[in-house]
Amino acid sequence: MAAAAAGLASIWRLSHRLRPLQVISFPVLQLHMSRIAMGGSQKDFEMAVNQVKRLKNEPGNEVKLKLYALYKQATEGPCNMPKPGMFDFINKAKWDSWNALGNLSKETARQNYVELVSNLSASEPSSPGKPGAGRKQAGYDTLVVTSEDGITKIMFNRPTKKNALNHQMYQELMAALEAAGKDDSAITVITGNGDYYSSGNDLNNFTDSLQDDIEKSAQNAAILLRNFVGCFIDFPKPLIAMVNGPAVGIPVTLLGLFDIIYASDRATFHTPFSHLGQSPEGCSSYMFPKIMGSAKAAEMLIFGKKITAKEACAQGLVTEVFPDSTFQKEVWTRLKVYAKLPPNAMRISKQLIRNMEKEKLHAINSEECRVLQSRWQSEECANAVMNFLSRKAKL
Ligand SMILES: CCCC/C=C\CC(=O)SCCNC(=O)CCNC(=O)[C@H](O)C(C)(C)COP(=O)(O)OP(=O)(O)OC[C@H]1O[C@@H](n2cnc3c(N)ncnc32)[C@H](O)[C@@H]1OP(=O)(O)O
Repeated sequence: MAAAAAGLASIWRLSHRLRPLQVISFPVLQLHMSRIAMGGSQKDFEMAVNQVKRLKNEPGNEVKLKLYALYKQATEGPCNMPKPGMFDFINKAKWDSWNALGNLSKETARQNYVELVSNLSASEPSSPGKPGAGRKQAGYDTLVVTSEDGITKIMFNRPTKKNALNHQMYQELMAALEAAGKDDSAITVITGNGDYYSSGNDLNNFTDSLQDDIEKSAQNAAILLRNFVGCFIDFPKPLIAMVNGPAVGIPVTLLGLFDIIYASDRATFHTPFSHLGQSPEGCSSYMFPKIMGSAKAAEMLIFGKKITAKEACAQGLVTEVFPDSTFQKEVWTRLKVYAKLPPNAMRISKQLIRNMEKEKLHAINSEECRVLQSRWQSEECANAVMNFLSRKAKL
């Protein structure tokens, strides 16, 4: 697993083992990018190679493989590596991608590389100054955090990745919760941007964070997860989830630690831990049976049954379901009314409900992380992750 996963992580690095970054001022860069769109000189190519390193949006494995292939074709010509064995699927994916370019000339490969980078740059988020950016709190790349009408809203903001939680998003969520717990808002709302609420842990975390020692990587991930879930256990104010679309994995399990969950009728709830060779987290091994009874919880947590918003509501996981067409309007109208209630009374009531069990929840969280730490080192987990990353499996 370590070798295979490290191989995946290295696609990106291997294909861009290049000269140090050139410093380009913004106007020069703009001028350059418009030239890039037109041609593919060696200079444009070198600048595109540098530009790739500055992309803010992670382009995804398919695009990375394409960039890798075009880079190799542009610098070395047609694929000259021996075909890797069928189980060496990382190198095989790279080989396939490069080999697929056949006899494409170096010049055309350079030009295609430059064009691809130009397109990727064009879809990058624009800088401050965008309409509405004034209300946005600074310091978050993977979230949009806003505060108004007594409500702090934390929105997952990686819509092209179905709001999968990468390491940066875990860190930013912890920071946003810490700040929201202390700000002057009365309630905090978490929701997702785009068609998904969130597709859960970003499976690239398994390769991106790999160090030489897989045991150490699993240990670090367990510490991160324990701290992350701990922020939800300790959150001092009413915490509301607005589940705007499908939710997979950790964003589902965490719902047991929220106070209210409103869902669009498009939302689904899926915890496919066995499929992924993993086990429950977010205190769901305790909260789900408590909320929905052990039989329904087992169907979700052991057998990975995906349930609809309506089913989740019938089982007590969701507070109320709204038609997708009126979801935003109806929920925000209601939340604005709630946010006007006396904030201290709400905070104290929440704490009365939660404090009885806080210690127990922290113990459950620790135990779930301990078990997961070992699951992440299992062959079952490695196979599931590699199957997703090599495009062989989706949930
Ligand atoms: C600190 C560690 C904590 C660990 C705890 C948590 C456990 C979990 O959360 S388990 C759940 C993990 N999630 C998954 O396994 C979901 C995997 N994703 C999918 O199966 C599908 O993407 C999904 C069914 C969600 C959506 O399918 P589609 O509608 O067909 O969309 P795409 O697959 O094309 O997705 C678009 C784009 O997003 C990337 N993506 C989506 N989800 C993830 C993810 N979880 N991790 C990484 N990347 C994800 C997907 O690869 C596509 O990317 P590009 O190909 O680059 O466009």
